Amino acid sequence: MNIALIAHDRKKEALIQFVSAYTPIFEDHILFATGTTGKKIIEATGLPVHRFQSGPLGGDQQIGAMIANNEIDLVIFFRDPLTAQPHEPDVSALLRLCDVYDIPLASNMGTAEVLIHGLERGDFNWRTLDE
Ligand SMILES: O=C(CO)COP(=O)(O)O
Repeated sequence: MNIALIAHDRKKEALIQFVSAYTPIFEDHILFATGTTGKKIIEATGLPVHRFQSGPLGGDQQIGAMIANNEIDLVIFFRDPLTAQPHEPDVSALLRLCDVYDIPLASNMGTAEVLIHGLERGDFNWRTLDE
């Protein structure tokens, strides 16, 4: 599966802890991330991560384009609901595309826990059915 990992600044530590805790699961998949999130995940876990631009510089849109091209199977995006983002339209567009294409999306740790166990169990294998 192709997995997108994104976190706003005040959520990055939580995402790093999450990815570190589930490294044995994530290492069986192909990881993509916005710029700074990806850099921090690589530093903390050593996992290979394809990095895009930083979010405010277009990274959310690049991941959105992958979703539109059916190239992302799962999105884990720890958003900061308490801080205004200069690129809020890009954030909304990315979330919208997840809904347009029925891509599983976790926007917080609680949902991410459910999704990661579902991923491990094969719950998302339907994503590969028409390949
Ligand atoms: O802003 C982001 C998502 O909207 C994340 O971008 P960075 O990973 O570059 O901090």
